[in-house]
Amino acid sequence: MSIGLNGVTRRFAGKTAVDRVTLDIPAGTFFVVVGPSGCGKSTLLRLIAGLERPDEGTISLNGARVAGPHLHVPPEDRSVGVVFQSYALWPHITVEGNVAFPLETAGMSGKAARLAAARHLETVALTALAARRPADLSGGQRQRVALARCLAQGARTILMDEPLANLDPHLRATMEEELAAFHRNSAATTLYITHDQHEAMALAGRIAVMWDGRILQSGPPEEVYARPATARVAGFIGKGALLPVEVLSVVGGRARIRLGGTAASVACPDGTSPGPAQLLLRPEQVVAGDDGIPARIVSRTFRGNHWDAVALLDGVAQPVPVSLTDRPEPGDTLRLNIRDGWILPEV
Ligand SMILES: Nc1ncnc2c1ncn2[C@@H]1O[C@H](COP(=O)(O)OP(=O)(O)OP(=O)(O)O)[C@@H](O)[C@H]1O
Repeated sequence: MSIGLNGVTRRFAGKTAVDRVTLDIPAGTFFVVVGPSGCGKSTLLRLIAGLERPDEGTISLNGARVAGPHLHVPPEDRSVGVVFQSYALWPHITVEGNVAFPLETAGMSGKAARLAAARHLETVALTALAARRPADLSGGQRQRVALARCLAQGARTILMDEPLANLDPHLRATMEEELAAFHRNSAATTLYITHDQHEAMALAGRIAVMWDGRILQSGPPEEVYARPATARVAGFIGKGALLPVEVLSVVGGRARIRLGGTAASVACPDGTSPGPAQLLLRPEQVVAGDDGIPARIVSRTFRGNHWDAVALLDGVAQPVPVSLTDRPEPGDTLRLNIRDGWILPEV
């Protein structure tokens, strides 16, 4: 089921929580909205679920309008399932009962509801635990029961509000894989909100960066990472340094730039012209070599298969993050080459 938002705004007592948001989420997409605490993510989700009404704008599900001026389709008529941080399971009935119960209350016979519940529990790989009670499950398993219940309720769209926030880091990584597999199996359109950029990149088919009620940029995660539209997006997604540079010339989507005492070739958006600009350098775009810009290591952290280091390049005031394979020591000098980079569209 596709989700369409057009100019959606929601205000609370003078605070604009969601500010003219327009989004087009095709059916079957795993769409992640990422942004800092308080930027309006939960409100956006609640608007789509029907738990809030927009002050302005319209919301459509599968092309049919569900919210707009003088229109509010109630949550239970939207075929939208919501998975919150807290799982909202019934503690006194079994896993199977939790999934079957909504079907029975919707009029299905007990036997048919149990059969359907078994099918959905298989989708989330919980068949073996069907007879347990929620209290005897891990956080991740409870999360999966909540997902199975969404499926049982016929949700073709699933909204998830920071569902992994309460889990320990190891379980989070496992759950990320499971959520991806679940999405492949169910093909339900999924809107997932998180403040965690790593989680967002790991899960998203498409990603939207939200800030202060607005969507700053949306697109495939690779694109948002490699070609951020603004300094704010560049700073929120991934690591990197933003450096003032001089664009010397532009040919075929590449800019020749001067940084410190050397020149380099980097990617740039259409419309880039010679003059002052801002360069985004990701750690993997700066590599150690026999030649290149003289640099000095300021600090480093071991990451298992590489070192995250911070280096000062000759003639460049700002420190630059670098990814190194050999152990660097603070104070070491080396030479660094700029392999690539991205000129920001705005100055
Ligand atoms: N019912 C409400 N009444 C008043 N203000 C609200 C209400 N709901 C949200 N807000 C405000 O709207 C803004 C956005 O809140 P929202 O919960 O959507 O953000 P969020 O990005 O989901 O944050 P978090 O990640 O911390 O949950 C915040 O400033 C919040 O205080």
